[in-house]
Amino acid sequence: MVVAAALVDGDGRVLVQRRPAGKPMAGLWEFPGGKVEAGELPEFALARELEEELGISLDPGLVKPCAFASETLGTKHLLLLLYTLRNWSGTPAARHADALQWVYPGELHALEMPPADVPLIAALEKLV
Ligand SMILES: Nc1nc2c([nH]c(=O)n2[C@@H]2O[C@H](COP(=O)(O)OP(=O)(O)OP(=O)(O)O)[C@@H](O)[C@H]2O)c(=O)[nH]1
Repeated sequence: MVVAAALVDGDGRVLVQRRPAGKPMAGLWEFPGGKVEAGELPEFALARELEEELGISLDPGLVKPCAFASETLGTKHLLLLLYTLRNWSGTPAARHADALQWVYPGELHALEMPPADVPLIAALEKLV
């Protein structure tokens, strides 16, 4: 199970990051996040991942469920839970990704993203 967040800024743009060389799906744009560890609540896993990947802090109670994807990837099955987040502390910085960008949800269609993310774009367009 993977949790990810669309950080939403005051203009209604969302943050995406580019997976670095050496990782599976390198070069694709994704929402910051990562795997939920055993015994961890999803919202707390998301707060941990966003601190590690972007250097921001957040209240896990303030993330809002947005959409999910369920997708088989080779021998594994991915359950991807996407949340939105509008309040956090700190300025996001790319600590794991090789680039960050803020885009309007409609602009996500033009980016190369992992297959599980593509159906989530429409949900974001409605919510943001
Ligand atoms: N964070 C994130 N992962 C995604 C997205 N879409 C998607 O298919 N994934 C997949 O979900 C998995 C997340 O793994 P990850 O490698 O980013 O997570 P992690 O930081 O916990 O892993 P690691 O410590 O093993 O490197 C990968 O297989 C990744 O390709 C997305 O939008 N955001």
